[in-house]
Amino acid sequence: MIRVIGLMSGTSLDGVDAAAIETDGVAVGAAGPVTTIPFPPGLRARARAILDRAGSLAADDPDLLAVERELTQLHVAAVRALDWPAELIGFHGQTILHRPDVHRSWQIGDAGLLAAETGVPVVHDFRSADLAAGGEGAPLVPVFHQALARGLEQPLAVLNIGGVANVSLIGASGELLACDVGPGNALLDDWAMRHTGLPCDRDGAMARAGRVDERVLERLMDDPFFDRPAPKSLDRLSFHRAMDLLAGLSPVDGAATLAAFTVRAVAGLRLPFRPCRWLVCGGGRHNPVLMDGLRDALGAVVEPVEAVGWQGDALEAQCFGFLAARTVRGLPLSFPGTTGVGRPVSGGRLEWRGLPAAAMQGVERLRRR
Ligand SMILES: Nc1ncnc2c1ncn2[C@@H]1O[C@H](COP(=O)(O)OP(=O)(O)OP(=O)(O)O)[C@@H](O)[C@H]1O
Ligand SMILES: CC(=O)N[C@H]1[C@@H]2OC[C@@H](O2)[C@@H](O)[C@@H]1O[C@H](C)C(=O)O
Repeated sequence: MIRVIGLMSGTSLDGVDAAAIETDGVAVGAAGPVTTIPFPPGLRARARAILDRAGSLAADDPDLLAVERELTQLHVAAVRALDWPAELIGFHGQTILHRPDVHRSWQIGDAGLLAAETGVPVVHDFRSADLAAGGEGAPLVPVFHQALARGLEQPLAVLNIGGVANVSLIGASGELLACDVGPGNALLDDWAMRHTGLPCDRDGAMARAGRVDERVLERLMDDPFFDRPAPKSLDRLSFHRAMDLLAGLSPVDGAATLAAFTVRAVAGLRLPFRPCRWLVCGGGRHNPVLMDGLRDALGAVVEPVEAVGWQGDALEAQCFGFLAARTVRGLPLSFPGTTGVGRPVSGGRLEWRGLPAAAMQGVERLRRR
């Protein structure tokens, strides 16, 4: 095993998560420290503006390059804050565009700068190889969920409720199926920001005070994404136009309806087998309206991943540490059942230009395995 730091800044644009783990890309060893460096409000707004116009942005757009540099420095700060002797870094970057229909997924972040500033080799660009091979480019986390779930009773579902929600289904005979599910917290966050100026509906307070508008909910669910078979993936802005359907609802009823939308998208999944339990990670597990709604709608055991000793806020960051180790070993990151790619494919690129040979010792050890 080697010591890897994983870095993830998700679609919620709330901060950079950093997590240390020991792994060889197959087994998951001891977890090290974790931290989150919140986006300064100015950066969050500028990153959001970039995301909103990513479809028409040139790669050398000055605003884009400035945001990319600032974001990378935030990742450097996150690595330094862990104060942990990493031998490898897995750097997801910030997704600003995800268009699998045109084989494109764009993560910004300067891996060369991160490697130079930290003195540690960096794996980045995790999604391109899958997209080039015909996959959705997401989700990539299922193989990590499966590695973590070794020894737990299966079949099992691991549901991530981040900005976007995604699920991994781990079968009792080693099957691994996955897809993006629906809106997660992103729409709720936008609604809360619009009506309260706060970044989220903390603890579901608004949603709990409101009533679900069934008519609007039905129209929200009337999106072709839900009829598509898995594997499939989403962009943060995928359901953005759906927000128009909420015009006329009070702030609390809108929040209740959006929370119900997230739940209904999960409950509407057509699953090939019934999981014995649902383990939930991502920020949405802190929202009791979502968790209670899932329990009611699924009629199943729904628990935060802490129930089995996992760290729900660090899981995606740990995942990109794990995937970085797989990249070094040339092991697959994605599979036909997870991204729809035709065959298992590896991915990620290693950046270590300018680093001394000694910095590559951990990577070389892993390669020899
Ligand atoms: N106490 C809470 N009450 C309600 N919502 C919460 C709470 N804590 C976190 N959240 C929600 O979780 C979100 C952050 O989740 P998370 O960090 O998993 O997202 P992400 O990693 O950016 O997303 P993704 O997995 O899509 O990349 C916040 O934007 C907020 O909506
Ligand atoms: C393109 C992109 O960044 N997608 C994210 C996003 O956030 C959740 C969901 O949408 C998932 O598809 C993915 O992240 C996780 C880590 C994944 O690839 O598994």
